[in-house]
Amino acid sequence: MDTIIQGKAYVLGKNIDTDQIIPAEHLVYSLSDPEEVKMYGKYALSGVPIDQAGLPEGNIPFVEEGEFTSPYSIIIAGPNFGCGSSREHAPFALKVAGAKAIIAESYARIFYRNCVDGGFVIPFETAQPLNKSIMTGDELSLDMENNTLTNLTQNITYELRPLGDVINIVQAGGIFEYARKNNLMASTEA
Ligand SMILES: CC(C)[C@@](O)(CC(=O)O)C(=O)O
Repeated sequence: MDTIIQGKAYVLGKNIDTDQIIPAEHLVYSLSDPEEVKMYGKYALSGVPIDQAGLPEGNIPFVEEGEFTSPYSIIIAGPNFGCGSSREHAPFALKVAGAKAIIAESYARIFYRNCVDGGFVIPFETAQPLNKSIMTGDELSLDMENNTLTNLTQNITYELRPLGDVINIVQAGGIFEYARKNNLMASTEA
């Protein structure tokens, strides 16, 4: 697995709940039909009030009207990201839209585990309120090996909290892949 994640920042505030990430009205699409799966990307973060979508300016949708994927691959947020419900559709929608990682001050526990176990997006933690200094559209480089985030646009580097034990699951691509790789469950291969 590549240990460097590079891409544009998409900045959000605090308490981003699962209904802002993927509104309940969009939980109707199949999770396996490729044509319907695309709709999760189209509506990812569509529940964020537009004036808080893409800080500091706001009014920057994560996915443009008519598009199915986002130009932003690293989400920067305040505390309590993913609060509200246990829907796995939330981290799944972010993955389908093209997000690779989230860097938040803290997470709702179920959302955090859904990110890791599903192999959807990698949830990093930061002790600093990065959403007060990083701007939507800044070019970022996240180094998983050294737990650093470099804002290439502003030429600043930040320390991130190490992923800890979950890094093995993340690097395996999710809990089932991890279990298979470690002979913890019967492989589906014949
Ligand atoms: C069942 C689902 C729609 C759920 O009610 C589940 C939950 O609340 O965790 C949700 O809002 O994600």
